[in-house]
Amino acid sequence: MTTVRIHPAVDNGVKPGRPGFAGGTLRCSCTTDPVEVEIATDCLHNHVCGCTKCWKPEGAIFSMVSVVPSDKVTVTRNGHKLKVVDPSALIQRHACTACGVHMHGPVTRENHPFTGLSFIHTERSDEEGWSPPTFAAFVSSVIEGGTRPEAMEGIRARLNELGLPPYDALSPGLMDYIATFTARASGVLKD
Ligand SMILES: N[C@@H](CCC(=O)N[C@@H](CS)C(=O)NCC(=O)O)C(=O)O
Ligand SMILES: [Zn+2]
Ligand SMILES: [Zn+2]
Repeated sequence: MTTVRIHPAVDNGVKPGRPGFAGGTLRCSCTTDPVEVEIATDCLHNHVCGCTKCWKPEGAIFSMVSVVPSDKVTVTRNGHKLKVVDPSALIQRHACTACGVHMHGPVTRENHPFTGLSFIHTERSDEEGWSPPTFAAFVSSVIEGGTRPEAMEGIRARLNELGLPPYDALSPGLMDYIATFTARASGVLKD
């Protein structure tokens, strides 16, 4: 049986991060005038995502996507090539109009638990030491991207084997964080 391929960054095992890692430069895949984005910090949490909206390298079923505070993100080269994929989406995914790679995705919506955070793909950087993915989000969504439903059992088994517990939304910790924000906003939770 062939091994299920998830994403090139994890298919040979999830590499540990480097303590004290302080960020790096993301580069799109254009051979001329690549877009560059400097990230002045390690990512806060990294995961693989099966949704249809997150950018994936050729052949990958999952995206690898992480978040950083937006004030640590600076577009340093060829920012004129960037365009927001879907201005109505929560994550304002800025993609290179020439090669399609998503370079950064800030959340700017008012009163949202993720406001002030930006989604990035650390694999676009040559630096090693980024915090590794720790779970798999929106796993069932890979079916919407064209994966056969019969493949799901094998995909979930492989994710568990890699130490990336599969969830069909975000991880329980992040879902609790979002619900806590919502409960405070509505006044149900008072502290
Ligand atoms: N089943 C949908 C799920 C899309 C979705 O909700 N994606 C999550 C994970 S990235 C999200 O937070 N999306 C917000 C956005 O796309 O702005 C799909 O695959 O398109
Ligand atoms: Zn490009
Ligand atoms: Zn996603």
